[in-house]
Amino acid sequence: MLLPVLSKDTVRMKDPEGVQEKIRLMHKGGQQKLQVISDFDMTLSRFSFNGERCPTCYNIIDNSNIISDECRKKLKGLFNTYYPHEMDPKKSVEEKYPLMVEWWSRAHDLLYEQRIQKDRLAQVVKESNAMLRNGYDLFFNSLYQSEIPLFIFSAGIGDVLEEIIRQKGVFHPNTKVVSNYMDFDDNGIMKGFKGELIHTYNKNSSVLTDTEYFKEIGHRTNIVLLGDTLGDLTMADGVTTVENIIKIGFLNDKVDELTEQFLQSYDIVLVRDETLDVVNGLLQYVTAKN
Ligand SMILES: Nc1ccn([C@@H]2O[C@H](COP(=O)(O)O)[C@@H](O)[C@H]2O)c(=O)n1
Repeated sequence: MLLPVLSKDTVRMKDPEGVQEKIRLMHKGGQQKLQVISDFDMTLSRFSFNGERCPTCYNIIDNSNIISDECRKKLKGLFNTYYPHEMDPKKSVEEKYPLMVEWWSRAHDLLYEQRIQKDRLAQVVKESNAMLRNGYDLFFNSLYQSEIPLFIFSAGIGDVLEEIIRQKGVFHPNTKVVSNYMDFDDNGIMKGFKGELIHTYNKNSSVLTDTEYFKEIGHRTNIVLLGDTLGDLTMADGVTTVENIIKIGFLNDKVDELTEQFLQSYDIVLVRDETLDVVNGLLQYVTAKN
């Protein structure tokens, strides 16, 4: 085994030899050819801690005092209605897609009515239970030190996720985020969301407006992709040339029902693993000098 960390009991692979070969080729390419593309909620952030679910970017706002109790109740109602559809192993992406548009649009309309103040977001994040996966500091810091670009493609809220990463002291210049960003008026009051809505199942080139980014790093043809849903599998669509791609999927919820689909789609599946150990082990091996 090239990577001892792949023996961890949370690791599942459909084709371990194929994965070893991809790792070998990526190691050969080294850090110059590598880029990382990652989802945020429940991938870089934790799914649970001490048996309790950790919040998504949206939940951080839902749980905060910058929205009214009535709005909170409605947003939680939306979560309870639509999250089971998002994760439903029996529904196709085509069936889920319109439901996700409905969920995000209804949540955005509710948030818009709350006249959220930009300058209160930092405090909301500070008071939240947001947690990054164990090993996040090594992940962000070593990518930065090795000058490897990190592209975070999130259907969460960009302002919130940036604030989480910033407050942890690991938001470095090698990180580019594409997400739903709040739009504020001249008085710092939220007046909607910018650009095209990003939800779980349209994380592909259809919502990537800044195509320059992938052109500029076009020589980085080896990709490590990190996700937690089947919707995250298309996040590398914008990459011009792909030589090798290793897809790592965090399987947090509905483990029994989703294991087979995850194994068919992700090279490495991490079952209820709240750490970035495997990702860090892989990155360290790939970037180690030949
Ligand atoms: N109103 C909403 C809408 C979505 N969510 C969850 O946020 C996750 C955001 O997506 P990532 O791309 O960062 O994984 C998504 O999976 C939804 O479950 C929410 O909590 N509230």
